[in-house]
Amino acid sequence: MPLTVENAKQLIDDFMLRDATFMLVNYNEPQVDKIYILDSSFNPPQNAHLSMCKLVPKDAQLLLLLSVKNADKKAVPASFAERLVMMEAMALDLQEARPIIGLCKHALFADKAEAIHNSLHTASQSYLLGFDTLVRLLDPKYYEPQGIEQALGHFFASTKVMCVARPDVSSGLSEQEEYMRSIAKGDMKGIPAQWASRITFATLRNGGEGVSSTAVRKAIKEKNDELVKSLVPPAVYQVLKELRPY
Ligand SMILES: Nc1ncnc2c1ncn2[C@@H]1O[C@H](COP(=O)(O)OP(=O)(O)OP(=O)(O)O)[C@@H](O)[C@H]1O
Ligand SMILES: NC(=O)c1ccc[n+]([C@@H]2O[C@H](COP(=O)(O)O)[C@@H](O)[C@H]2O)c1
Repeated sequence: MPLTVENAKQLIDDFMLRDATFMLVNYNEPQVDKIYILDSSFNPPQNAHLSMCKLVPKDAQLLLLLSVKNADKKAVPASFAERLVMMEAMALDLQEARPIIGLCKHALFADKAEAIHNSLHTASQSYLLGFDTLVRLLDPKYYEPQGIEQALGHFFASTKVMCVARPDVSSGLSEQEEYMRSIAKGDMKGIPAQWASRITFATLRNGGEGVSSTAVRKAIKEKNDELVKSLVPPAVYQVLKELRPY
């Protein structure tokens, strides 16, 4: 049965009261021990998120992870309950990847990976990250005073990253490819070159390039309905029409 905003809110309220930092919210058990995780604020889910999920290999299961605590951003509309309903709508287009949906209270990927491992005991986790987020994963500022090598050593020993190009005004595709090469050459201070073997670099093949949730929120604010429709999966568009969360 699809989630309603009311039961999604109940699930989130229960999760917030619990000590657990990760929880699955839907009824499917994880079916395979290889999961690909798209962690996001889903504010709202948009076409690049959908395309990233379509990169998940056939033998893996997809976990859509709603981050209720962000490393950089404050919570702004929509409510987490509305976002869960929109995530479930996006998952309708991803049935091949047998999607499961979860909530996480950790802001940093290393902590998310540990909490998921402790809960699901999956043998292999891979994170789908846009290029901007890979840069932030590897930004030493998040790991003071411990230092990045120590803070992410276990993460890169046990977890993989599929990085998706996200060319923008400040960095084009060739610069992003160069960044990947510089990790492999050991040219990035504090980043062990062997971490490169845990990171693959991909481009979006199913549309969504250049789309952001910010652009969707802006189009909604400007009442540019045709633009909104072109930026989000059809089932998410329906939920946006029904719930009007922005
Ligand atoms: N157009 C895109 N190309 C590649 N990666 C993307 C794209 N949009 C989002 N991502 C990646 O998806 C993940 C979740 O993204 P996030 O929820 O921050 O979306 P966003 O569109 O950047 O959100 P917002 O605009 O609200 O900041 C991040 O790893 C982000 O880098
Ligand atoms: N160093 C890190 O692990 C790190 C840095 C920045 C963002 N994040 C996480 O990445 C996810 C996506 O972040 P944004 O919504 O800010 O793009 C969030 O869960 C956020 O907390 C992790």
